Amino acid sequence: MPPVTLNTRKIVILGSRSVGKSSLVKQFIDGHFSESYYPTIESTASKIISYNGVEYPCEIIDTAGQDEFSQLKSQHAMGIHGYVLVYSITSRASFNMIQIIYDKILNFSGLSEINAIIVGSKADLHMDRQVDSRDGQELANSINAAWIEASALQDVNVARAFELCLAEIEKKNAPLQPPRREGGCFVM
Ligand SMILES: Nc1nc2c(ncn2[C@@H]2O[C@H](COP(=O)(O)OP(=O)(O)OP(=O)(O)O)[C@@H](O)[C@H]2O)c(=O)[nH]1
Repeated sequence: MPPVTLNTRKIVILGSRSVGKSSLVKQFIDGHFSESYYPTIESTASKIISYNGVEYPCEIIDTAGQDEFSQLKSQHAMGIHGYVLVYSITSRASFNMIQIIYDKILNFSGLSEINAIIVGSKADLHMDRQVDSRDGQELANSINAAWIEASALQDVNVARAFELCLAEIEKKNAPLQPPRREGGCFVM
């Protein structure tokens, strides 16, 4: 049987400046971490991610840091399958930006909900923590998103964050149970 070709899943990573978005992508794609900070303009990487035993080609779009005044680009709001929304556990301001970014995506796309995971990054810096895990979890529940804390430095939960994002996409994409058949007709 010929292999099934799956459409590429587009994942965008958004968050405030310097929260560690590029570091998460770099660790996930190259298995590498750098202490240096180079502000991102935009870059795209590709990687196969598995969900339920199926391998999905994914395009991961790393973006420039957002603030409350930056405008969301249309290509980050339209035709996107899933979002990785990143704050740093050491920055309350970056956590507050998640709701702002989420609202911007809904406003721009016209959707009422998106497939997303909220990631509390720099989890190794627990001495400088400004955001409780409970707050992260509650925010995620309120927008029906997944949530995880991760460290690009220690490579903790980095792959898991992207896998959970794909899981959010595929869970919501999953076809409903096939319609029940009754007397030669399908009940829809
Ligand atoms: N301790 C620690 N530092 C991290 C971690 N992730 C990133 N950093 C550091 O945080 C700084 C910013 O990381 P970036 O990955 O460039 O952040 P960014 O969100 O892509 O930044 P912008 O491109 O400005 O949006 C760098 O100095 C990284 O080394 C982490 O998990 N732990």
